[in-house]
Parts: sequence; structure tokens; C-alpha cells
Amino acid sequence: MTPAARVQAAIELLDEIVTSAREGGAAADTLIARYFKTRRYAGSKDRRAVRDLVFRAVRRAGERPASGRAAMIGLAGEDAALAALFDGSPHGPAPIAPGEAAAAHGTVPAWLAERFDPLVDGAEQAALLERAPLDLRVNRLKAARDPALVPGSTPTPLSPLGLRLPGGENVEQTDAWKAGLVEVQDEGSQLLALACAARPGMTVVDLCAGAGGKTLALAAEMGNAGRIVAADTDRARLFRMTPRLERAGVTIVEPGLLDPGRETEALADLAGAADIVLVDAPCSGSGTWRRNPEARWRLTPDRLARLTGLQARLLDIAAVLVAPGGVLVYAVCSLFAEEGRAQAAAFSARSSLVEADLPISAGRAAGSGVLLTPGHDGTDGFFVAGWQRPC
Ligand SMILES: C[S@@+](CC[C@H](N)C(=O)[O-])C[C@H]1O[C@@H](n2cnc3c(N)ncnc32)[C@H](O)[C@@H]1O
Repeated sequence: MTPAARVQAAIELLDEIVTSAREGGAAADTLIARYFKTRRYAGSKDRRAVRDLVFRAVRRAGERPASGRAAMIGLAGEDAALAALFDGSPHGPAPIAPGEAAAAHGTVPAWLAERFDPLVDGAEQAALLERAPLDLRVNRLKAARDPALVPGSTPTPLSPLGLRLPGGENVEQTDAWKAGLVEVQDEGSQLLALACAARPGMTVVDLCAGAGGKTLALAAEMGNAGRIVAADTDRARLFRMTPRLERAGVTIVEPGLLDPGRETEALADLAGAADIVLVDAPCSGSGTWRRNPEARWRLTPDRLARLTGLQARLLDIAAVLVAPGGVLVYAVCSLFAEEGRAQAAAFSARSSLVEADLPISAGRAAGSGVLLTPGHDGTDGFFVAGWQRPC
């Protein structure tokens, strides 16, 4: 592909990403993969260059742009070499017309800027748009942390189980991943799982288990001894957990598909029986914008309100399951106060559980919980809080 054709391809992809963000469709990574599946003429250098252009344009536009071309013209306004490629050559973009619309430079949509936790200032918001490294968690059941497991990796500074790669590597091709010695998991997620303090023999409920990222980490902490009920309402995600459990050598997990609205009935046997209940709740994902920056164009006030309502409901469902002396851990990969410290404060006010400090060796106190941020901790952004049921 010519350099100009790469720019045109990036514009087409950005159009798809903008539409998908508006209509709640697929994520940018998925759209990029699909786009190149049908364009075999694009070599690996072309794909890398187009992808790089797309994400540069996504990162610099705080508000959802009107079109892919507007996003790219905005970027071209700060890059003369890129602007020169709007030359009207075959397969390239048409020349930029005088006064043609360009997406404004920004960090986050204006309506969201005021929703951040007070600890998340402008510099922290900007850090949310930086590139993230690729973190791996070493599976204690099979290996000790050693950078030699994955060539090119270095130990993560905060998690005792983490290895870090610069990003962009295909870890699934490594022997260590195939043998279940490592799993992809952000260092912040590793710290959250460690904060649960799961131990062998415990009964643990992972209420929003998804494809099992934290379930696997909890099972490793438990030495694969005890019981983990890994529940979720999303069949496809639970399905993806099975091969991960097998690869990791984990046998103590019982996946459970929940019916939305009927979670309490399905979990009735576990009422008052869990040593740990983890609610890794569905959320805005604002803490993970480093990995999918277009997600900030997807949120709407309605969607955010639905998420906070669901988080509150899941906390109430989870509280019933906690045994005397057991703990409830609430986590969101969000940096918005209403999903974090305010959600936790509202739960504390209505619950018979009492706030409990969690063992977490990073972050900053945010209300009754702890906030991890890319700027301060170098992890994805998370809020985590804990409660204990008095004995
Ligand atoms: C943040 S994700 C969980 C990620 C997962 N714990 C991990 O570490 O990979 C939130 C999950 O909550 C699930 N969820 C949404 N509504 C739910 C409900 N009512 N009950 C249980 N899980 C729900 C979603 O399907 C999603 O998988």
C-alpha cells in the first residue's frame, strides 16, 4: 500500500469505529481485524502503519468525531508529513478543502470530565490515553516468577507475580502461555485478586467471573484447593473460561450461568456460606481506556446510570452470600466516583457489613476504598473496596 492509501484505509476504519461507538457495536480491535481479513493485499507493515494511524487519531479526539476523515484531518493538523498525504493520489484521501471539518484535540468527552474521582486530575486523565504495556501473571500452580519464562519480559514493580512486555507481542504463541505458566492480566487486576487474600480450602464466589481472569488468579492463590463458584450472566464469556482453566491446571472452579434478575435464587445454596465474594462489576471501563481509547466515545449518561444501578444491585446480591467473618470485595475498572467511592459509600450506608481494609500494596485511599491509576501506579485504573460480615 502507498503511504496515502494507508491514510485512506485508516479513515475508512475510523468511520467504522465512530459508527460502532455510536451504535454500541464491536470494539476497534475487532473492527481492525475484520477489515484486514478481507484485504489480503495489505502486508504486516501496512497493517501496523494503519493501526498506528487509527489509534493516534482515536487518542487525540476527546469527543467522538463526526467522521473518520474529520478525525484524520485533526491529526494531520499536527503532522505536516501526514497532511501532505492528502494528495488525491489513487487510493489516497482527497485533498483537504479550506475550512474542512477537523476533530478537536481533547482528552475525554466534556460530560465525563467532571465524573472522575477527585484524585484523577488532568494529568491522570491524560495518562489514561497513553499506550499500555502487556502484563502477564505467572501461574503459581505451575511456575515461579522468572523473566526467562517469556523472553523480553521484566518483573512488574508492584505485583509479585507479574511479568511485563512492552506491548504488541503475540503471547499466545509462547511456550509459557501454551503450557499455562502465564496468563495475560494487567498488574492492577493481579493486585485486586491478591487483595481478596484467598487461601486453600476457602469457599469463594466470583460473582462476575466473565472469562475467568480473576477466577484463575484466585484459584492459584488457593493452591487449587477449596471451591470457587464462578458466576456470570454471559454464556459466551463463561464458555471461554473452560480452556483457560484447563491450561492453568485449575480444577476447583464451578462455572455458573446466571439469569439476569434471578441471581439470588440461583445462588441460594451459598447464602451466608462464602469466605470471599468478589464482585468485579460491569462498569464504564474508564480505567482501561489505555487499551481501548474509543470506549470513551461509547458511554452515554443513560448507560452509565444503568451500570451504577446494576453495580448497586450486585453488591446487595453478593452481601447475602458472605459468611460470618467472610469478606466482600467490590472492584471496578473505572475511575468515576459514582462507580467507585460513591458506590461504596452508598453500600456501607445500607449494609450490615462493615468496611474492611484490604491487603493491597499500591494505589491511594479513595473514600473507604483504594484507587489505582495509570498515572500514579502504572496499572490500569481500578477502584477496590472491602467489607466484612461481623462474626
Ligand atoms: C468486569 S467484567 C468481569 C471480568 C472478570 N472478572 C475478569 O477478571 O476477567 C464484568 C462481568 O459482569 C458480568 N455481569 C453483568 N451482569 C451480571 C449479573 N447480573 N450477574 C453476574 N454477572 C454479570 C458481565 O457479563 C461481565 O462478564
